[in-house]
Amino acid sequence: MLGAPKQAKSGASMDARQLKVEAARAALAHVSDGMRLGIGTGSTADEFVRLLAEKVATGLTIIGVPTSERTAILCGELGVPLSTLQETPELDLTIDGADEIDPELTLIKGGGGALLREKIVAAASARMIVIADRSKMVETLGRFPLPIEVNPFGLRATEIAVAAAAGRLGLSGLVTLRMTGSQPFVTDGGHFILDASFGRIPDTRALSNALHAIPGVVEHGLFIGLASAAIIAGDGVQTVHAARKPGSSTDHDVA
Ligand SMILES: O=C(CO)[C@H](O)[C@H](O)COP(=O)(O)O
Repeated sequence: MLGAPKQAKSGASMDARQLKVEAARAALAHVSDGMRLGIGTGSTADEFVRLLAEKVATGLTIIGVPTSERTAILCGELGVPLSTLQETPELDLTIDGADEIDPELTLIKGGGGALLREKIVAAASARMIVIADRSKMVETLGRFPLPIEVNPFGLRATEIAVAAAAGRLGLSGLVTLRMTGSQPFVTDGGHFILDASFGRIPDTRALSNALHAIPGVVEHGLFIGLASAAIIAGDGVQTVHAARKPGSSTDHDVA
């Protein structure tokens, strides 16, 4: 169940980048002095970093933990103070983008290839706020191919196991190795990514559990039970809250 969306601003049509900026700006209102902040990856998260840097320059004191090398570089360039998750293992809030968001705030992430660190950082945070433009909202996840981070060792065996696990759940579709030019894309953790075009995923938890059971799968891009709110920019900015019972499980729990 969802909390009632709040209409915070009536909107004229804004271009795609402007929508990302609007969502990022609204998220900044949740950041306060002294916070330990997880900082996401992607073009929407980049807009958040730019706005955050302006606040830092005028006196906001936060410490950020970046979810990727890319985000760490941008933060470094703009003067956002950083720590590591090793030094700062408990975070107050993570702000990150997403590729898809369903009404329960289950997400597909990993379009930018940072899903493993993004999930580790989100799981270490008391709250996660997702920022996105309205094109990311879907009734059922799966229009966007699901990124699955895998160990390069035994890649073909893992691809076969992923397809078989999906098939047992009635899912099928192309599973392709993400490439950068002629070479496999390599994540910050030194892994590869499979993009799985399964289409509509009616039972995200079942798929999550099935993928976690495959030894070559390092992590997948389904974020279940991690986002506490989504700030969605479209015709205005809406905040959607996840109504979740305390202690309810995330995708790291076994069903
Ligand atoms: O999960 C991600 C990176 O791994 C991004 O948050 C996701 O791909 C959305 O990116 P963008 O804001 O550029 O649309």
